[in-house]
Amino acid sequence: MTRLDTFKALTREIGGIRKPLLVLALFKLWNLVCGLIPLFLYSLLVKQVLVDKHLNELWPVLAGYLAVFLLTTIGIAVSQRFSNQLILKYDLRLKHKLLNKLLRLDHEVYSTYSMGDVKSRIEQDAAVAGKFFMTHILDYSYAVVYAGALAIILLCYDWKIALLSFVFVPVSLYTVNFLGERTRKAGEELWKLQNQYESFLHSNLQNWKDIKTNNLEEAQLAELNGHYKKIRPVWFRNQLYLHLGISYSFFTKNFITQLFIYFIGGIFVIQGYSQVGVLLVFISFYGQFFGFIERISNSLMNYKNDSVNISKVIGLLHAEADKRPYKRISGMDIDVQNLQFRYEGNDSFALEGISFSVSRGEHLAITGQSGSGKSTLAKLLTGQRKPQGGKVSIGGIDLAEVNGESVSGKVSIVVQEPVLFNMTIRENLLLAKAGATEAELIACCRRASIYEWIESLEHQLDTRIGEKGVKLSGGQKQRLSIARVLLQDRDIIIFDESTSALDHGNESDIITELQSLSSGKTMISIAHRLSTIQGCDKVMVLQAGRVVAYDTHTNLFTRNEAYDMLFQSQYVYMNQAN
Ligand SMILES: Nc1ncnc2c1ncn2[C@@H]1O[C@H](COP(=O)(O)OP(=O)(O)OP(=O)(O)O)[C@@H](O)[C@H]1O
Repeated sequence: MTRLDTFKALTREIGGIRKPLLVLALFKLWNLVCGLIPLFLYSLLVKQVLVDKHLNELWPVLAGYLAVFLLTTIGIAVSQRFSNQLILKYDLRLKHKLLNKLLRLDHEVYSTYSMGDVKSRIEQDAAVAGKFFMTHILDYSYAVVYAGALAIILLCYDWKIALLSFVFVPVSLYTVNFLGERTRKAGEELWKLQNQYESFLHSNLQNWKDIKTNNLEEAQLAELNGHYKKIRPVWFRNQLYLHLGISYSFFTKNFITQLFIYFIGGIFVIQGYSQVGVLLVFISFYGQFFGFIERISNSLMNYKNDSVNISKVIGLLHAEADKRPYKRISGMDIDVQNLQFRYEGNDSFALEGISFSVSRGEHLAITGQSGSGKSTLAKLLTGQRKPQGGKVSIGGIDLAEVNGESVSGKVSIVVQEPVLFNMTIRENLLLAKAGATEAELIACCRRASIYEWIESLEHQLDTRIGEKGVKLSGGQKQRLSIARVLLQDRDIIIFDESTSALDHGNESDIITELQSLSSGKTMISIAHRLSTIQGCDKVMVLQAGRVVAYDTHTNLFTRNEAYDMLFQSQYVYMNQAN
């Protein structure tokens, strides 16, 4: 992507940057003018004072230097403050935009990203893209304009030496561009490897406890070494090309061009085509000129390297959003017709020919052996996945035709391992309903059989629960997430193994509470436990992605052999317990 394309893409996505950039460009122009004046003062100093010995011109020259110094300092200080403010504002805006985009992505698009990929785009890549406007637009343009102004001055001073010395400019830029392309290619490879490493690190930190309990420390360290072994040579290659390019432009500036000027300039002076004073001033101007050519070269190198990260940010900003319309779903009946679903890359269907319906006030239980497709069905019912065949409708609206927010506004799901945040119990609950009153919070906690425990805590609802609710037991997490869903009060609630970690007593309290709810709602419980299922209106049994039984619990229990087998051991246990 060229600089201009990148500029257009970033400004299109994050507005309001063009005007402040223009102000900063004016400051740069100020600095440019302040930077050119000393060159004329220097030329006066050499020609008038040193060569022609007009000592009385020394004082105006010194006063001029002082004034330029003051003006430059003011210009730099003000523009620095302004640019720092702008960088911070832009950086935050970019991150906000990226996170907003990520959170609103379609489930299926999001599942194509790895954790390391997503993390890099929001952190490292966004930081690189954040400095794009300052370094790759303003600083670069400043160097180009300054170098152009100096080239004109050099031509005016001595066009013969100037034209000869300009030969080095395209040679230098071509070589740097060549090395820059190699830096970019190595950078692309490095980015992929670093993301794999980031994903590894993320899952390592997330599963810290399991790694220790299962004595996997050595295996994890070996994997870390594996990542380093892959990253190291690519990183060296990337840095080698980058620094080769930077060193090359430094070498060209400081040795080849200067020696050339001394050599050619010396010959010109000896032959009488030029004078010593003119040559001295020319060399000083030329030093500055090639200093800016060096800055342009370095910028070319760095842009090639940074373009890897910037393109990833732009890629995410342009990622396909869920373009389906938002529709308010008013009905509460679920209707599933001949559903077919296969995960990408899998040969067999996870769900095949599934048809059923659940009306308002009904509570359907879905059961079946592990891997039979229960959670996959829950994903389709909540619009997280789209079927390859058939359809899921709620209130007569096909979920494939509306966006994710239409469905999440209608359906809540409680999962086996709920997502809780490192905040207080109250704050976790308020995520479901921002303005909920104290009485509402307490009522929902009571219905989820967790209020008694909350009351026993020193800070009660204001107790912090640790990262991912680490200070809670599995059952407490499940009850808290049920309380949150009850507070959210959606019309349709799906419980996916959401009471699996509870003891019999707590589970039956919650189930009684849920049964009392079901008259005004549509509910689906996915469960292995007979105790969860037997109070539901109907039970659907899945086997290898197909419905093998669909009836009331009593009918199935007396007439269906497969169903009987599935629960025989639990039934014996429950009878004993009773
Ligand atoms: N993200 C995925 N990618 C590919 N295959 C998947 C994915 N998730 C599940 N599957 C496969 O789909 C099938 C159904 O899985 P699903 O999680 O729906 O089963 P389940 O009945 O909920 O199992 P369990 O009771 O163990 O939770 C399984 O064969 C599983 O391997």
